[in-house]
Amino acid sequence: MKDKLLLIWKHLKPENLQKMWLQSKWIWQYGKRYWKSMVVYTLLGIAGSGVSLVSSFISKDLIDIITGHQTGKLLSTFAAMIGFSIANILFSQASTYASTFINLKVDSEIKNDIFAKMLVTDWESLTDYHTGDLVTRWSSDASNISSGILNWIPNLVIYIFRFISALAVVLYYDPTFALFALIGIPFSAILSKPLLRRMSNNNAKSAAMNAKMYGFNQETFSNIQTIKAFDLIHFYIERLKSLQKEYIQMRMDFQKMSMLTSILMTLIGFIVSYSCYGWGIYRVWSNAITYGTMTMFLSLSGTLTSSVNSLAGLVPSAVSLTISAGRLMDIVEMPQEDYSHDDQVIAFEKDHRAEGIGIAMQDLSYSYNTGTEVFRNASMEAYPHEIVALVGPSGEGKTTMLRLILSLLQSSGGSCHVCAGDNHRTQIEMSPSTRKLFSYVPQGNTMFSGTIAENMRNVKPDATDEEIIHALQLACAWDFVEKLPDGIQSMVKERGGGFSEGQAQRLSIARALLRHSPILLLDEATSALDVATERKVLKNIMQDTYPRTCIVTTHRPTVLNICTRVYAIREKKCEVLKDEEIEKLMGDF
Ligand SMILES: Nc1ncnc2c1ncn2[C@@H]1O[C@H](COP(=O)(O)OP(=O)(O)OP(=O)(O)O)[C@@H](O)[C@H]1O
Repeated sequence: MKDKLLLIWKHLKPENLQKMWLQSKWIWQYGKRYWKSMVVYTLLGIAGSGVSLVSSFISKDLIDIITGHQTGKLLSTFAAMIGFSIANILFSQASTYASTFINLKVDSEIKNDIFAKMLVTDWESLTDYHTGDLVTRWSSDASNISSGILNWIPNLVIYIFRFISALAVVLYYDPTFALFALIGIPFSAILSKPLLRRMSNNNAKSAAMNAKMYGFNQETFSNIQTIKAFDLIHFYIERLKSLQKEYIQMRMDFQKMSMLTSILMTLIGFIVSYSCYGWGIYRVWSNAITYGTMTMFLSLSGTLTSSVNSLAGLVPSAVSLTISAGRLMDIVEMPQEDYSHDDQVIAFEKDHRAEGIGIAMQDLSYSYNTGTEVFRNASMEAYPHEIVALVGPSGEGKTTMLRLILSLLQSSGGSCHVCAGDNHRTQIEMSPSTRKLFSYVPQGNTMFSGTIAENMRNVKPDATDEEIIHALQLACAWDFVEKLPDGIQSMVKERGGGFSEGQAQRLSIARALLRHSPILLLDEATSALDVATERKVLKNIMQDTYPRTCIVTTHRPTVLNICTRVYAIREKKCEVLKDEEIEKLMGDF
């Protein structure tokens, strides 16, 4: 006996149960907000079940009146039956309408909530996941949770109500009949166990597979140019085929199991209904019940069987829900960014905007989660009206420094501040809240689809056409925009399509300038420009009356002599380059 108990305990795996318990609690945190919707949904379902139960009674009376077993008014009973049948239809449609509305509303709310949580999740932790995986978790898993929250508990109540009410009526008229009607339960219970296990595996596999497919499609469509250039079309078509094959195999494996279960369930259903039918005929033949009662029994036996099957179906759906909850918890329970200093930063910007704001990084150290150490006791500073360059060989840490300045990454030692005032002594520690002081032009194309003006107004919705044109002029983009037939209303395709790399870079810089942030970060943002234009853009930026602090990372030393200070990243530190070193770099280029 002890061995058996141990075996069961091992099979249940306490850590799995504990995980499911935590996931259920997490779902409930969401679910309890929607208790009113759940009550409405439950009441509609119970009312529907009540109406169909009364319909069974009326139908019994009608048959008994026709067969002469009962006296009563045929027409009024017939009218009542029609009335209840119509009520049945109306209840079921009202319930479907209400549940569709509630479902859509709750689905949107939960998705909004999870979307917002994902966006404030620590950036480095989030980059461990493929974007395809993130989108699948956000769309499919969140939908699963929202429909589960709305349906699971109400359905549990509705099915139990349906089962108990039908059982009560059958027990009242004929307890033996109840025995026949419930004969299938133990068989269903035995069958549901392997199905449950399979279902749980299948859910996890299917979610992972969907994420893989989504990621593949997304990457393919956003890299069509590279695929064509490397003549990889055939290779990619084959890769899709192999993914689809894997997907079909997985679905068919599950389908086989479903088919087998469905055949067995149907056979059990046959046994139950024929047993009920036989017993009903026997009872009518022995004059124990009327034809009407027999018809009612048969209809109620269907209700009992379907309620039991539906109740059994709630178990796999609970498993699927907890799996989705687990996948979302992986994301939303990662460290979240702290925006608690927003008000302080807004006040700081208001006080110091006119004189300008700089940055001071002292003795900072940083290693990525992967263990790559990029900085050890590195220091750098940049102040208003300065243009500060960060140079260094590829992979030395220029972008990492900008990520640290933006608090996308947190340094493990040292201090990072934005500063203003006399001798830069008024300081605020850098945090996600200080990001609002920056405009960042990252590497690569960052334009969105839409008109040039729309792209510009993304960062400053109330910008006038004149302001947009001024920003374009500073970024040396007005020269080509002015020549376009539609000017600033010209369309930009996804990721800057329709413009050259250098033009798209200038549009991105113009957008950043339009925002009028105190600090501008340009990460190789002028790399596609010719040297003369690159110098002109940077000079324009600094000659602008706005007291901007500008930090640029660059591989090209051609602009270094217009920079206030040049830092070279060497041996995990930032070293200020002397004029001779800058001259030498420019000479060697
Ligand atoms: N998300 C990341 N996770 C782990 N390591 C990273 C990550 N991003 C960069 N690194 C590593 O950190 C180091 C610095 O990278 P970084 O991108 O800052 O260099 P960079 O100087 O900007 O290079 P480039 O000039 O080529 O843009 C490199 O060794 C790189 O492999």
